[in-house]
Amino acid sequence: MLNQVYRLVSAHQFEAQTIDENLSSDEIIVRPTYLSLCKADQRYFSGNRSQTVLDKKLPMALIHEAIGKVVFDPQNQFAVGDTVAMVPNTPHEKSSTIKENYLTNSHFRSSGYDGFMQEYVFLRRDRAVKVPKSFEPHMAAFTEMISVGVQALTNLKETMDNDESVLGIWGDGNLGYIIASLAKAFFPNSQLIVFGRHQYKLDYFSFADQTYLVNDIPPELKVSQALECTGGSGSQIAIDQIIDHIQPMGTIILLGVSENPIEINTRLVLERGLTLRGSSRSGHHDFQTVIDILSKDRQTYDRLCNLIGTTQKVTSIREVVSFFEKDSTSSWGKAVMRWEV
Ligand SMILES: NC(=O)C1=CN([C@@H]2O[C@H](COP(=O)(O)OP(=O)(O)OC[C@H]3O[C@@H](n4cnc5c(N)ncnc54)[C@H](OP(=O)(O)O)[C@@H]3O)[C@@H](O)[C@H]2O)C=CC1
Ligand SMILES: O=C(CO)[C@H](O)[C@H](O)COP(=O)(O)O
Ligand SMILES: [Zn+2]
Repeated sequence: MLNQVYRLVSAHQFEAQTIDENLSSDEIIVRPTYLSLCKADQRYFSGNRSQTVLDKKLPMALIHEAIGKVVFDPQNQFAVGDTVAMVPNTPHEKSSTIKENYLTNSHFRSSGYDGFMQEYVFLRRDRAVKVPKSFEPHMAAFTEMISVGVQALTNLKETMDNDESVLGIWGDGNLGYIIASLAKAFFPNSQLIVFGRHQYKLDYFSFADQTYLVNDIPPELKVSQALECTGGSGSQIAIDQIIDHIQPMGTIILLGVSENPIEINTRLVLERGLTLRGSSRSGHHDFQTVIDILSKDRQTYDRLCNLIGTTQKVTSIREVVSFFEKDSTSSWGKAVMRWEV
C-alpha cells in the first residue's frame, strides 16, 4: 500500500515522501488524529542538533507523541475506530534485566526512525494501547510524555532509600508539571516541592505543597529525593543545586536532555553517598499505567488537561511549519495538532 510520510529534510523544511508499505500480521494500520510536540522534535525542526546528528538522522518524520484511530487490524484484535496511543519505542528483543526503552537495539520513532507525521502508521500491535473514549484527545495525545513521568517515578521508587518525606522537582516546564501531577499517585504521603525559574510558570503548580524560584531557596531547605526536569545547560545548574539541597544518600533522577556534556561535582556526590539515575523514554507498560491512573484518578486527569497549550487543526505542511514556529514562542503548555494532512 502506498503511504505518505512527511519527513523533515532540513531545518524548518518538511517533504511529503511516498513509500510502499506491506502490512504484516503482527501490525495494524492507524490513522494519526492528534499529534503533540516534544522538545526533542523542536530541536530537530530548528536545526538545534549537531550537523553530524542531523546528517545521520534526517530525512525523518517527526513526532513521538500521538493518538490515532485503528483503520485495519488483520487479526481483529482492535476494532475499526478504536482510539489508541502509539508507543514510539519498538524493541527487537526481550530482556528480563533491561527495560525495553534502554535496550540499545530498540528503535525510537522521531529519533533515527520515522515518527508519527504520516498519513497512516503501520504499527506493531504490541505498540498500541487503547485509550478510553471519554479521554480528552488533546491530553491523550501526550500520553507518551506522561508515560515518561511514570517511568521516572517508577525508577525513583526502585532506587531510593526509605525516606519519602520530601520530593523535589527541578524544572517548571511541561515535564516538571507532568511529574508533579503524577507524584501524589506514586508518593501519596510525600511533601512536593517544585523549583523553577519563572514565577508565572510556578503559579500553575498550585497543587504542590511549596514552590521556589531557584534564586530564592532557603539555604537550610532539604529534599529527600529529587527529579531533574530542566535540560540544556540548565541541567548542570540544577544538578549542582540539587546536590546542595538533597539529604545524604538521596537519589537524583536525571531527565533533562543536554546537547553538550555537562559537569557534575562528583566529589560531593561521593561525600554524600548520592545515587544519580538516568531516566529516558518509556515502554508499553508505562503507557498502560498512564491509562490506568487517569481512568481512576479524576484530579490527576484534570491537572494534565490543564497542560493543553496551543492547539490547531493542520491540513498542510505549510500549516505544520507555522505550528512548530508558534510552539517555539509559546510560554506554557503542550502544543497539539489535530492531524488532517
Ligand atoms: N528523559 C526523557 O525521556 C525526556 C526528556 N525530556 C527533556 O526534558 C527537558 C525538559 O523538557 P520540557 O519540560 O518539555 O521543557 P520546558 O522548556 O517546558 O521546561 C524546562 C523548564 O525548566 C526551567 N529551567 C531551566 N533551568 C532550570 C534550573 N536550573 N532549575 C529549575 N528550572 C530550570 C526552564 O526555564 P527556562 O526556559 O528559562 O530555561 C523551563 O521553564 C528537555 O531537555 C527535554 O528534551 C523531555 C521528554 C522526555
Ligand atoms: O523526548 C524524549 C522521549 O520522550 C527524549 O528526550 C528523546 O527521545 C531524546 O531523543 P533525541 O536523542 O533524538 O533527542
Ligand atoms: Zn519526547
